[in-house]
Amino acid sequence: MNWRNFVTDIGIDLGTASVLVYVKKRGIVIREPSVVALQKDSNKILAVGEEARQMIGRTPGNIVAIRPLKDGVIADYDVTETMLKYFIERVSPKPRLFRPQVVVCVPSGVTSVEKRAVLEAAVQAGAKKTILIEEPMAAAIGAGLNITEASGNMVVDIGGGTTDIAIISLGGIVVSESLRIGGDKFDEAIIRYIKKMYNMMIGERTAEEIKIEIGSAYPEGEGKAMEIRGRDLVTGLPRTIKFTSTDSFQALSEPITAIVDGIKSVLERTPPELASDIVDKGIVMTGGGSLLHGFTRLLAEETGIPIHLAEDPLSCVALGTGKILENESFEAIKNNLIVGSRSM
Ligand SMILES: Nc1ncnc2c1ncn2[C@@H]1O[C@H](COP(=O)(O)OP(=O)(O)OP(=O)(O)O)[C@@H](O)[C@H]1O
Repeated sequence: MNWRNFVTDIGIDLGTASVLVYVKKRGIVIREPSVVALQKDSNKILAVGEEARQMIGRTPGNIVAIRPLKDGVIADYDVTETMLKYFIERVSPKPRLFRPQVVVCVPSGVTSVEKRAVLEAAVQAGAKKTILIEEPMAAAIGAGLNITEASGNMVVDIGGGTTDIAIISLGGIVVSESLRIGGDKFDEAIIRYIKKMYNMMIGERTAEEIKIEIGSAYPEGEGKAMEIRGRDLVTGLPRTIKFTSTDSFQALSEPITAIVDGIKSVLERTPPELASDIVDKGIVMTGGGSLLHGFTRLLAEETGIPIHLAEDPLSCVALGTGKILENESFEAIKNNLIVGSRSM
């Protein structure tokens, strides 16, 4: 058998909330939460991905469930490396022997130190050559935008940790902004609101469930409601309350307003010719946060520009890395990529 059959080129959306792995010629093969569960004293890995996520907030004293990325960047380098290694090994069983080429995404605002940390983690995890691509560029490619033409495209990628906003033309980012606000901040805002208004403490996972089930970025006429359970801060006992989408709209208003302001600020800095293209073509939204109910409607009203939700917002970044691996978009954007290899 040809040894080349063992070499697997991989695209990774190394997200704050989830990791998606794209394998050349096979498509997206892994979609798991970015969580690692470790034994505290020995640092032994107990679980990665969904199994580890189930443990968040439920671990006994000697086990910790860690989300190694925060606000879109590496917060715990060693755990990120371990997680990358785990995912690379799952799709490329012998990465140290048949070193894969890996394309990884980073938010557009990350510093060179943060970029180096991602490059180094991928190399340590077994990659032969690592290519970094900025997240909004990958999201735009994955959403099917023709970024190579001399015309403005605007993409807003709302992930778990960051919101990346970019105007792209001729294969390059013309104006961009990366806000450290995303789905995680929405969850935190819900936790804070319930604490303040209901004197009740809820966990991260409950907050995320509320956001997905009844969260709203737009004031609702007839709201949805759900029963939620938490711990009463006065009595210390478990308690159930009814929470409505109107509550959630109020809870979420601060992070949502910050994202809307970020989008307006990018539009204000956009050269007029490109701005006119965007008025015609609209803004494309990607990332899990863009699925928040009412977000596209709110943005359309606030900006006066048509808003299009990508076909599969949660997969766009990974699909973009895939298109680069398949060489479809590589030539057009190669000057915007950062390449690292084992010799660095
Ligand atoms: N239907 C939904 N409504 C609202 N939010 C959602 C929905 N589905 C997923 N999310 C949120 O989307 C976020 C994850 O999105 P995504 O997977 O695009 O982020 P990521 O790539 O992991 O993060 P980042 O790009 O910031 O590193 C989470 O906060 C999740 O709660």
